[in-house]
Amino acid sequence: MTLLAVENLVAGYKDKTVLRGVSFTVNEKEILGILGPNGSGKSTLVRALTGAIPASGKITYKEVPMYKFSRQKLACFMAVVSQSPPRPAMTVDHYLMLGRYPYHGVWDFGLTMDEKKLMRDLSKEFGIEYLLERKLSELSGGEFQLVQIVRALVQQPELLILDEPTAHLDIAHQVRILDWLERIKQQTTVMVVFHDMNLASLYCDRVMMLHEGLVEVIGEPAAALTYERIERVFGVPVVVYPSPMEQRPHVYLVPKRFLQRGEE
Ligand SMILES: Nc1ncnc2c1ncn2[C@@H]1O[C@H](COP(=O)(O)OP(=O)(O)OP(=O)(O)O)[C@@H](O)[C@H]1O
Repeated sequence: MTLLAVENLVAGYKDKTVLRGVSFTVNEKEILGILGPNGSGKSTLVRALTGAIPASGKITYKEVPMYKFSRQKLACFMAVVSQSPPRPAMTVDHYLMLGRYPYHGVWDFGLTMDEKKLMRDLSKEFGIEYLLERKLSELSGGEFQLVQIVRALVQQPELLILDEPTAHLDIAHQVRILDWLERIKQQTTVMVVFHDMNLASLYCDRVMMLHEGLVEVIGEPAAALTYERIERVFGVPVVVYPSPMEQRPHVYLVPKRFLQRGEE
């Protein structure tokens, strides 16, 4: 079933249109990877979907136009981990508590026992318990990234949108996060921006590649991640082989020294 449907989305900034008519759907219980070169519009898409920048076109959630949801209602079903968000002057545990804010009124912000347990369990699962009393300003890039992901999961959204969630993480944390996303996708549909096509290939049910503000392709990794398409969109030579893991495509870069004269 379609959870989110986007039709002819046009969005950008004051004097620059970035997304030039983007249409796609996100299906329930899938991990949809968003790929594309620098500047192709991936973060702009995340911003447009969350209402952070104005956009034209049609976005519906379970067939209801997005504009009909208040920000608080929206936050009950959608959580976002954006790239380099501000770090408010607060401790990690208070920041995590904000994840429950949409479920409480401004005047009622005591967490229930279940909510406290959820926070504790997720902090333990992602190995950030030792950070709970630290200030956000004192965390490393990777630690802050983990904290943001845990805060989004504390929100218990139906749709989780992550903009390069693994960018600052070592491989152990990358795998831990992505395995977790795979585990929760029955309850939480995931849309995630990747730079690493191989991670996207390994973990995504479908990938969507953006190119110059348009959808180049959307489909299963094996169909979407062909060497011809990657070479055309990214402008670099690559070799794509099925990996031993479920034959998913694995993209190898080809350093210049391997190219024959005339192929450069
Ligand atoms: N706040 C802004 N004001 C003006 N232009 C912007 C702003 N943010 C991004 N852009 C421009 O919009 C275009 C798309 O940027 P966007 O951040 O969406 O790309 P991206 O695909 O996420 O890139 P990257 O892979 O580098 O993160 C770029 O040309 C960028 O310079």
